[in-house]
Amino acid sequence: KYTPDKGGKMSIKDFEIGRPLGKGKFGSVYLARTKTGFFHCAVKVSLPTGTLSKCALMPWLFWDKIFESARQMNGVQWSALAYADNQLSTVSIPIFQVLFKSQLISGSVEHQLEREIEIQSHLHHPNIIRLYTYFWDAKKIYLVLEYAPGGEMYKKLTTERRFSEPTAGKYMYEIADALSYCHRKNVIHRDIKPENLLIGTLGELKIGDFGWSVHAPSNKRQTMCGTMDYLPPEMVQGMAHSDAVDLWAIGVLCYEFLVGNPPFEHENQGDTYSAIKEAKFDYPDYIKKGARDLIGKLLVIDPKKRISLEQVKTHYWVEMMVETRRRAEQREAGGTKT
Ligand SMILES: CC(=O)NC[C@@H]1CCN(c2c(Cl)cnc3[nH]c(-c4cn(C)nc4C)nc23)C1
Repeated sequence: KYTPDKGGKMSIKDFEIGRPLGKGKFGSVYLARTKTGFFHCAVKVSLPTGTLSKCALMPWLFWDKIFESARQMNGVQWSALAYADNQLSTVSIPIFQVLFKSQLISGSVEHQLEREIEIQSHLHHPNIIRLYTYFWDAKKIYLVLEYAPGGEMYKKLTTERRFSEPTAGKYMYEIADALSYCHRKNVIHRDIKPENLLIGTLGELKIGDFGWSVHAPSNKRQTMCGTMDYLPPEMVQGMAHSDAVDLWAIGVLCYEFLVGNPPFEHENQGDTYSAIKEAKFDYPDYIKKGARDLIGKLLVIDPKKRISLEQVKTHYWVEMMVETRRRAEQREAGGTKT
């Protein structure tokens, strides 16, 4: 827990609330910025390629420490912004998820929130949105989260209809890396879908919402709200499930990234249900061999027969697409970046 030098508890009064960014699992999410010097979060990194990088929320660090760590990062120019309010606004900084305690009184949501805070606050990975801290007042609970300037993945997918193979392949590498980090900490996410993913400063995927994660193994029957599309056979049949549910989900995610809609989507839930149970789906003609091979090894009914996250990261199609993306980004950076 964080105690500012004035010895009080951090509170909403330490922040200025900016525009609403959307709805989180339990409440609304706002862009925010600190009012005073408590949070040294106004460090803007302008990388040689001129891309803005995210601002890290560094609680009560002193400027020289920030500069010191900056200087150690070779090849990166750091332009630390002074604290004058007028400058803070140019820096993307932490945001909140505001929760009303009244909404939490019903036990289950409260436990879910406690679990989310407990889990997400201990996960430190570049493809997972950081939960920096939280505090509460008489009526509300506030989560201070990392801000992802790239916005929400489902909006990008809706706008672009579907992603290119290099984009989808790179996202698959990133989410497999993030989930293998979670699984090593015995956390299964259980709700991987575009709506729960965000995009960081450098276009990287970030898992945004741990409202449904649990410590494995779990046979908690959760009242499902929202789409069934991402649920694996073992969950739709209410069986005990393991971290392999996240493997199935990234198979569905890869398909949706490349096609624009999930593989088991049907008019009525009954058809979706049986298609999932039988892992019955087909590919549009334009989906190539490499992608079919990866998806086919994840959308497997028997959870034990799905390939592992490490095998996803080293899959020949993923490796090929990550390399293609890297070369394209290098060409872009090399040329005159507009
Ligand atoms: C994945 C998830 O939890 N989504 C629901 C919440 C809505 C905004 N949330 C954000 C969270 Cl939790 C973190 N960073 C964000 N950045 C944005 C955003 C940026 N632009 C340009 N547009 C938006 C929107 N939103 C967030 C999370």
